[in-house]
Amino acid sequence: MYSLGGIRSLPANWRSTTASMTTTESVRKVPQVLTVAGSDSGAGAGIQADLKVCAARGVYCASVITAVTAQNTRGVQSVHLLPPEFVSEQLKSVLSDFEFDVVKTGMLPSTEIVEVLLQNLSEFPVRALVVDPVMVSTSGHVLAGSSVLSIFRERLLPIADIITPNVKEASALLGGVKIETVEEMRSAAKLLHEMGPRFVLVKDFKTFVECGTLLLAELAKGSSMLSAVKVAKRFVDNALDYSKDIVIGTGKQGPFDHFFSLKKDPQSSRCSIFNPDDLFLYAVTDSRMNKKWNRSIVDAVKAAIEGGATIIQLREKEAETREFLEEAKSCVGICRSHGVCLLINDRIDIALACDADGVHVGQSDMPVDLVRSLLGPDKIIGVSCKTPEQAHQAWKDGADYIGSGGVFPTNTKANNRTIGLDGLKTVCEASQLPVVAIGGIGISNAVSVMQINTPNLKGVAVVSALFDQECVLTQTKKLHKTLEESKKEV
Ligand SMILES: Cc1ncc(COP(=O)(O)OP(=O)(O)O)c(N)n1
Ligand SMILES: Cc1nc(C(=O)O)sc1CCOP(=O)(O)O
Ligand SMILES: [Mg+2]
Repeated sequence: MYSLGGIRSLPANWRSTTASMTTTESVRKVPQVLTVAGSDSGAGAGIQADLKVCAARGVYCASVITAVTAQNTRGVQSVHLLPPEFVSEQLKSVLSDFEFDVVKTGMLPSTEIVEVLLQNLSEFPVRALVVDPVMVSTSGHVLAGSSVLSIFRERLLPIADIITPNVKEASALLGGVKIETVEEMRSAAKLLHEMGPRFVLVKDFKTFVECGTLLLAELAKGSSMLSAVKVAKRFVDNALDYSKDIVIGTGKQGPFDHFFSLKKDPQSSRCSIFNPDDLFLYAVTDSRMNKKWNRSIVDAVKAAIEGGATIIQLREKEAETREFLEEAKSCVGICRSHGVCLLINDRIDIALACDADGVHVGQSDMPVDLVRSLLGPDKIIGVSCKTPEQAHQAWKDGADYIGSGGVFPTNTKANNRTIGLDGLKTVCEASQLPVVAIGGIGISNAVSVMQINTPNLKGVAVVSALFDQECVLTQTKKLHKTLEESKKEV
């Protein structure tokens, strides 16, 4: 949950001053961040988590330690505060040397430590400040007492670009107000926003652990605040999902695996990076429609993402290979910066050449097992299925999801057999893979599709209802809203 506004944009020509180059070679741009936080001996939170997340997201992370905790998966056993003078020495050391894109604060356990932080930030102004007002550990241990509340409210929050309190911390900052419902979280965010930070993200305990760290890494790479929040949420969801079966420690607070995306899924020897919920609003582009409305593929993709599309497929049946490749590369960049997956229809060569996140193939395209061997374990593969048998084969061949339709008659694909809502339901019930419905779906009938209400049906894939339209942004927003409302009804 966040309030709206814009983060200071970083200068386009910034570069690391630490890399000293004596030749005319170009200097490689490495996003750099600083975390000012406590050490967690269990390595699930604090400095250790920040270092791991930044490494996983390709960002250089320096660290200033404010406190050392004896902590494991069962809880926090003891806390040792570092002398404020020594925290100050660490801050001066790194702030005088590096050019940080973003500084994030975590555990600031005493007023004196907050004072030295503020003093150093005034001497070495930073480009963006993320404040995670850590006060209570996930296990419930108090990490910063109420003595820090007034300096947080009066001096730290007003200079933050974003603050990311959990519900307990938000409540403490607001003098103990009750925050239990989403509506109460929204009101709390608004009240905290009035204290001066440019954005407020109030986290619940389940879905937004580690969010502040992740924002740090994405903002350092130049993402907008909203994109950074979306990427953070996707990363956390995937990491939690990956970590649910692994055992670390004996307590309830098993740390999640920050390096999940580098690991193999033992079930399938593939990386488990695909999130089936991404199929919710699947925008499939069409070259004829883009031409008709005189827009580029890139503009079509940008508008769809802005409108709320959760995954994109480039289905450009008539595009010239070279031109298509260049456009696909641009689209990959746009999609990555928004944390949205991009798939290519039919063209495995284009998908490989532009490093897309995956492909969608049909029953008469290249067989899925061969596609898998060409693309490797990490890429997403979708396959069109009209029957339970095809769905079963898709699963055996290593696909990640199936597209099932045509649910309704369509003009977009010639001679396409319509399977209807009953056919869709039959495929969904038989499928071992998540399903996205396709064919003739738009704002007027999307609810009837989602109402078949089988757990495997994750969303709708749409071409003409988004792209054979004057304004892709408006239509995508409308469809997104319709789908969100249908979720509540189901
Ligand atoms: C999400 C999704 N589902 C089905 C299709 C159709 O793929 P295919 O059967 O290969 O037909 P073409 O799109 O290639 O004409 C799809 N593209 N996307
Ligand atoms: C590309 C495609 N595949 C289908 C299938 O049934 O597998 S139907 C279809 C066209 C979907 O376009 P629209 O949203 O404009 O109806
Ligand atoms: Mg195809």
